[in-house]
Amino acid sequence: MNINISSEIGVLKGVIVHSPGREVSLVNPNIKEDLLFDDIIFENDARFEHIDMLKIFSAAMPDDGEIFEIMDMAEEVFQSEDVRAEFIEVMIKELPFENIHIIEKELIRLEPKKLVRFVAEGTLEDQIFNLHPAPNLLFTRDLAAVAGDSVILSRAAKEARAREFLLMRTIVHYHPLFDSVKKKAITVGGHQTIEGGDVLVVSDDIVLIGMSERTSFSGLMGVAEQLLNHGVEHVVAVDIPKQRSSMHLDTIFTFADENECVAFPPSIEEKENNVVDLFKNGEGVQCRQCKSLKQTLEELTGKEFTFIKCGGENRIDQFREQWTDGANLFALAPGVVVGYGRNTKTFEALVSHGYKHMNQYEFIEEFENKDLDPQKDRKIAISFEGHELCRGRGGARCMTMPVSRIG
Ligand SMILES: NC(=O)NCCC[C@H](N)C(=O)O
Repeated sequence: MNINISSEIGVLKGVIVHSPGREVSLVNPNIKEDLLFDDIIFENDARFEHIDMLKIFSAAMPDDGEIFEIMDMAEEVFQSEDVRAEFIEVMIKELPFENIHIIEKELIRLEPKKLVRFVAEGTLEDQIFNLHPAPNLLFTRDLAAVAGDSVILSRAAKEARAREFLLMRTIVHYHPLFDSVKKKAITVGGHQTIEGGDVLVVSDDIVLIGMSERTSFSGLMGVAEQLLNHGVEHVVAVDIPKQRSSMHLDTIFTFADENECVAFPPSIEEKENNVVDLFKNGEGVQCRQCKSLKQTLEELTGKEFTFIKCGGENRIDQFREQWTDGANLFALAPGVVVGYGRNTKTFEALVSHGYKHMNQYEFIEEFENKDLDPQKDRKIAISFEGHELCRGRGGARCMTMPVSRIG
């Protein structure tokens, strides 16, 4: 598969996901906040909801499209004893507060599948030694981001997610899927952080990066410089509130079509001077202060943009639906988006902008045995049920890490 993402909305061809497993059942209510969950979630229903979401993807994706499960990819790379040993060494070194060295010998002896389960669940059979589970593995989006034919390796801002990020790093380094891009992977170091939910690819030339609770200023600048050296012309830095409810740019802003986005008004349209355009000037990087995200996108692309309101016109609905990931839509093709059905006002807003609302069953029935035609089948907003998933504080975009899109 050709690793390439040239837009947020091109026809989806390859995507990495993780259907929630036992790790979510290991979240103890006393530490749920530390694990970045707002509630405990019921594993069985969460898994069914996730699998239902994947059925929508399969119906929409071309015949040669592929959905990759991150646990399977990890198991594949862990077939190599050297890779397993390196991963264990990296965990010990990079997560000193976890004291993993105590069980180094046991970890080395684990077969690949069990090592993957250790990463997700944090426990070893017959051992008292316990790490916290990694329930956020579900949100594969944040672990890395493909922009053009570059892959950005995230660096977690929160300890609770550090193990997942190391797993993705190993997958990118050793899984054949990433063979063409691994050598020029973009990384950050030291105390810099960047998470994939803050990276939105507008085109081959333009990438948006949120400066958020999770992506630091220096992480953003470090990645921007490398992207600009890899052929991107503009990195647009978007300063967003540093808070739990909108921890990444994609919790308040996503693309539905080439020039149509869903935005949470209080943090996007109603903000001014929160955007900086970064571009190359000779060997250095120059920056230009911009008035708003809409104006910047219009200037850089030469197209007019429509921002559809997450939650519609009513203030309370805007806040409620942003909290339940109304703005976190995931595009399967230009103008074909998927999101949680509970965000009814956001779906109404999409309908008022010409989208046809289909629920998951209607969409699957129509497209299961028929190819989605990106020229004809446009402006479809698909809803699915995600009442359990939503408690993890992420939506459809957060649960997907696309690696290949057509266009
Ligand atoms: N891109 C995203 O916004 N991802 C959602 C991450 C939710 C997860 N519970 C976290 O706080 O990291």
